[in-house]
Amino acid sequence: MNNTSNYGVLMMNLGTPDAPHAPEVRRYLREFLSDSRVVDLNPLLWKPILNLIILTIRPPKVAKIYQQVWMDEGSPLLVLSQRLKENVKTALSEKAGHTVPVELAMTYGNPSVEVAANKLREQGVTNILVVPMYPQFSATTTAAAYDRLMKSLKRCPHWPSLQLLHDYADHPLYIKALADSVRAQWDKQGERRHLVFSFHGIPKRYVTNGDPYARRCHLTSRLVAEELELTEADWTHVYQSRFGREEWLKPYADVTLKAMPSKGIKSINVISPAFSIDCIETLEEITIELGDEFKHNGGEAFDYIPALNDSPDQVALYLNLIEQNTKQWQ
Ligand SMILES: C=CC1=C(C)c2cc3[nH]c(cc4nc(cc5[nH]c(cc1n2)c(C)c5CCC(=O)O)C(CCC(=O)O)=C4C)c(C)c3C=C
Ligand SMILES: [Fe+2]
Ligand SMILES: [Fe+2]
Repeated sequence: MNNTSNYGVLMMNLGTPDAPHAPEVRRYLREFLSDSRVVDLNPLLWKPILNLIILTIRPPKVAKIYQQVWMDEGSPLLVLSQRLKENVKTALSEKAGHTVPVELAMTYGNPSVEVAANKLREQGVTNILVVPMYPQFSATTTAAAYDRLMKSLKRCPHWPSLQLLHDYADHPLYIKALADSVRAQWDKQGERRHLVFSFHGIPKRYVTNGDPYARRCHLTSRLVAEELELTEADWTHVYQSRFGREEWLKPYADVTLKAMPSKGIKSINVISPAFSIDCIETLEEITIELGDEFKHNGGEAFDYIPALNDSPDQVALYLNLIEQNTKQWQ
């Protein structure tokens, strides 16, 4: 790497409310759920449902959930994404021998793509690698991040050169990092347990229409299971976070976990590889909701294995992804 390289990195994650209160949650959900990549229903049908029902009922309920997991510095998704971004920037700059600009942007809410892209430009960046923080590509997340970036450049006269990272569902460092996090949990517990891979779901119809997400999720589960030398009986692949009435990807996490104790599986670990960063979905929906449901149905031991977050393994993975995808600029 030389000192004249003028590339920078834009890490993108989903976004989260600015505060754990109903007005901020409503603002966030309005922006998120108005994106046709996320909910593709006819706007004439969807807008009244969204405005009159969902944005009335959901924000106060969801705000209470955010309050349960909120950190001193803010929403876990934002705080932990920022920590990862800082660690990646430090590691990348140390290796390069000069500062490599790295910024974080959210598809919905703050920090906005405009603010992050301006910061990169102010640091002299003309070539940007965009790193969506989603290990498995989905049009609902990765493509939505790209859409948001393109929208921010709509009136920009001085376009940067762009490289868009697709996903890293089968990257060897990602698979090894996940497997090592399972091994660390087993060492801590003093026992190996049945391993549940729980992924954020999407409507089944999106996959039928060509979204590669389910295929990419299955690949991740299979490779981690292989790395851990698990037999078919040792692990289960499920989808959580169902929203709305239509069919989502199956098997559903809640249905599957409730039935496990009666089939003799009473001790489990849950890992959620679609989340690079812990958030409301892992810290509350999995750890609290699913954990309680499992135990109320005869489960005895339930422990969630944290996301890779800002761990050294995740930093090494992102460093490798960045180095592999910026070779043309060095
Ligand atoms: C309504 C449809 C939704 C689709 C499709 C969807 C896909 C999807 N989402 C993530 C990652 C995250 N989702 C998060 C929260 C969240 N997701 C939805 C809905 C859909 N997601 C809602 C309504 C919410 C908000 C919470 C709620 O009201 O229940 C989060 C956490 C955000 C946080 O602040 O902590 C993440 C991360 C993926 C990876 C994905 C498809 C691949
Ligand atoms: Fe989601
Ligand atoms: Fe959820």
